[in-house]
Amino acid sequence: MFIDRLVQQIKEKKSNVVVGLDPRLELIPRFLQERHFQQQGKTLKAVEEILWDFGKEIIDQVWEIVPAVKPQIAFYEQYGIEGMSAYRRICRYAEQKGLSVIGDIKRGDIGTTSKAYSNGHIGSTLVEGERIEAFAVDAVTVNPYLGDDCLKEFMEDIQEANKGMFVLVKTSNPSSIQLQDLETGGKKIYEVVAEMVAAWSHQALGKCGYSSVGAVVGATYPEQGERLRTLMPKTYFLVPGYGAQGAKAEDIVRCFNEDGLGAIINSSRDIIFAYTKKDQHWREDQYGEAARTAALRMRDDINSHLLQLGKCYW
Ligand SMILES: O=C(O)c1cc(=O)[nH]c(=O)n1[C@@H]1O[C@H](COP(=O)(O)O)[C@@H](O)[C@H]1O
Repeated sequence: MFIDRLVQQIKEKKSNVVVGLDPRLELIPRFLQERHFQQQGKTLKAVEEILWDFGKEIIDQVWEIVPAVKPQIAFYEQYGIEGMSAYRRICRYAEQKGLSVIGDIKRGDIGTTSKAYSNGHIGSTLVEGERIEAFAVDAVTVNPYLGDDCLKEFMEDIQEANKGMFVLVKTSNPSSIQLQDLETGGKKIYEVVAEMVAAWSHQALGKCGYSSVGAVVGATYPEQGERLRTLMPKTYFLVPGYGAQGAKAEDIVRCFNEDGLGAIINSSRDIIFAYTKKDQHWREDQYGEAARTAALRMRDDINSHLLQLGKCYW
């Protein structure tokens, strides 16, 4: 199952870090941009090659030290078909390197439409009697706002194709309180969603004891993270917000269980664009090395905080 593969990678690499692949053209080293713009003009095809070169180098630098990557589809989709082609190439390359690939697509719709999302992103699509994989990453992020029938459509591919999903429960952004923290029947909305996710989680339990149905829990709300940990004990958390959004290791350790497992922590900008940090004096052509160093620092930071709490798995 997806979750067993992920937990095995976490244990082997002794790392709970997910590298978020969120490329921003303006932050990609100039020499790399110029190489492709000179060859192919100011075209989306040139952008595809820039996104590919950049992402491949990041993956080459981090695949041995992290269990997973999380490409955020919007950063590719904004460049149209060529951007989506770069997304697919990056996802496939990461998979070849043995990484778990979490497609951050944040989809969710009425049942039939959700099924199409699931087919395209974690399952396969029927073409003239044959099933063809379009993106087929290991797991995706799902928006639960439309309710149970939306999640149900992803379950088939989770159970039959051994894939996974992370359902948005409490997001890291400042406005997440606006709707997610509203009270209904004595509970916050995010608690209601957590109960729904916990129920689905029980239908996709792996040998490791955790489920291939996970939850997105923002690192920027540590108290809520702790509460959610108790509401969804078997659910793996995907925790964004460390680094650029201000959350620290002491915040995210609350999302882990006593066994030292239960959460993977994402950082995007702070890792892939670490070379731009003024105090670190990297050259532009060292952007990959800078990303590796940042991912190692993050791994060690999290592990030492877990160790202090006696929560470190290894
Ligand atoms: O689903 C997500 O990954 C996600 C959920 C959430 O609540 N907050 C959040 O920041 N994210 C994503 O996590 C990444 C965070 O990026 P950085 O802030 O650069 O580390 C982005 O790709 C966001 O889209």
